[in-house]
Amino acid sequence: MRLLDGRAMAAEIGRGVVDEVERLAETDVTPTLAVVVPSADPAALSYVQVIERTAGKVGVAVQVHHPAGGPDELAAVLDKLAVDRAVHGVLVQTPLPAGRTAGEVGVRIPPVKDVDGMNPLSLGRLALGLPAFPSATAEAVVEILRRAEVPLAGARACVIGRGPVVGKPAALLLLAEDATVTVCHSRTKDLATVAHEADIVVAAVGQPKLVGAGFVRPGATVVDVGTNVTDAGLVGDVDVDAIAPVAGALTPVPGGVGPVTTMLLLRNTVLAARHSR
Ligand SMILES: Nc1nc(=O)c2c([nH]1)NC[C@@H]1CN(c3ccc(C(=O)N[C@@H](CCC(=O)O)C(=O)O)cc3)C=[N+]21
Repeated sequence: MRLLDGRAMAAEIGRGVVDEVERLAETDVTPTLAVVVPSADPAALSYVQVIERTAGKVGVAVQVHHPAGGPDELAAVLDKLAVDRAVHGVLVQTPLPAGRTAGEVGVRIPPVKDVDGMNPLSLGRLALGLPAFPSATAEAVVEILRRAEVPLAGARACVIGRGPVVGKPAALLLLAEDATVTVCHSRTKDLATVAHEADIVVAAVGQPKLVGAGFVRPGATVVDVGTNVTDAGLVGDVDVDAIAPVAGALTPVPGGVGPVTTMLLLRNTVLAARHSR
């Protein structure tokens, strides 16, 4: 089984990001990302640290906002960021406060600053093949497959998970690459059988070891998007020992989708900064 090295891919993407940041510096613009964290979720807090560390390396400025308490505070923070000319990109991390949907929150992020694709307009444009920022995670899934030269046109792709940040946009991006896409979720019958049909399995559920040997057709590529914080550290949704003898390739956790996601988020922020001029 081939391990797809997300850290190496992120480093390569990062070189292009640094070049762009230097070009913007000549016009006195520092690309700036606002990260809004409306929860104390461990995966969200770990992402904040990863973003700050990586942004520091490529020269993107980061502000972190922890809106207190209720949904009104979240809305107030977002409405300020929407009109703040010093802020080029806005990311609202899931999980959202109870009762809030990604759509309701996303409408408060202007599409030009929507570097993680949460505005319904961004997702709709993606569905129609119009230019828009996709979620960085969904973009990372396809970017990794492209860089690993996994054929996409005509390939059968099974996306497990239908959330607004990963499953849905990843399915749209794979469809745009002419894959035959099946989207599975908690109500899917015979999940393992459906996944076993696929050439590419994308796991975005949040359940350690969900994807076992029965899910993987021999030689298939498995993209593990899970970021589960456990006593054993960060683990994905894939039972690596079980699928290792069967799969053709796997993105490991850590070191797979995560680093590419972070770098694409920063690349989107730099693009947003460039377009703001
Ligand atoms: N709107 C939204 N978009 C997100 O993309 C989003 C979110 N909400 N909510 C929280 C989760 C979590 N998440 C991670 C991304 C990268 C790493 C990452 O790069 N992890 C490193 C390891 C870091 C370490 O070891 O501490 C790796 O996988 O190699 C982790 C977690 C994005 N999320």
